[in-house]
Amino acid sequence: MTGLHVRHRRTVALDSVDLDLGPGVHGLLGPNGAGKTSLIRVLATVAAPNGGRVELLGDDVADHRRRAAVRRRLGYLPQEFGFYPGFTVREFVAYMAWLKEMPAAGTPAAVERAVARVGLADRIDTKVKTLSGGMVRRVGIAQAIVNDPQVLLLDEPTAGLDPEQRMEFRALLRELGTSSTVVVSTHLVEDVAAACTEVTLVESGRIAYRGTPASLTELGASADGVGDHPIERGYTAALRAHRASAATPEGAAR
Ligand SMILES: Nc1ncnc2c1ncn2[C@@H]1O[C@H](COP(=O)(O)OP(=O)(O)OP(=O)(O)O)[C@@H](O)[C@H]1O
Repeated sequence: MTGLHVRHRRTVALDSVDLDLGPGVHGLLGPNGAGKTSLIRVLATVAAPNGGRVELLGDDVADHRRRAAVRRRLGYLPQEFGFYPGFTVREFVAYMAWLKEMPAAGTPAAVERAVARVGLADRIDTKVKTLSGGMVRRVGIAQAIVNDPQVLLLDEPTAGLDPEQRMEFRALLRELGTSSTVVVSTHLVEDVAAACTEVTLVESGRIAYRGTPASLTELGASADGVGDHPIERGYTAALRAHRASAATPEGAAR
């Protein structure tokens, strides 16, 4: 994406963002209100930017025919998602597969595979409304991966997952990142250290830092960040450096 600009009424959520994301697992970090959800929603083609250009899988998503083709190859887990209360896990994931225009013949097997990958095979015929919050989140991940997407966008996927599930989910992310471009927004810096190949830190609608989890950890060791873990210290150090540079006249003009 180039020159991406997103506004919500008078609030600037993203300000001239340029970002190029290739295969791998990209962790999107940043404080509350930084612009992470706004960025993911534009990438998921559920929100149109106010300015700039977004190309996904080689297609400009401003063109509605291209957008429809791209959507079949996308997986998206929104921060909050709705479901019909009477649906079982199988029915819900199959319904999402149908919305993504997956070939009907392959859908039942794809649904079972996606549900198994999130560890819910034994709950596949349970009604979604009777599941715990963490399990509903896993159903959300299952619907996002049911079409084996080439671009997978996950907005806070680990919120509500128990520690064991989070570890299993990290393994799933690493596996998915070998063949797809995965973008994960999270507040859990440890998830980024464990599962991501790259980190993008967003602050006040701008990119504050890009690098690998290892480079962010190194920054934490050499700079004056606060935090219990080296990567958390890197996160706070990168944020502070960005805020200090934005406070200079040259930084404010960028
Ligand atoms: N629908 C909306 N109407 C008005 N302002 C909005 C709306 N959605 C987002 N914003 C504002 O846009 C900015 C970016 O919000 P966004 O949700 O993208 O941040 P975020 O990084 O995902 O935050 P969080 O970590 O809290 O989920 C914030 O200032 C937010 O208040």
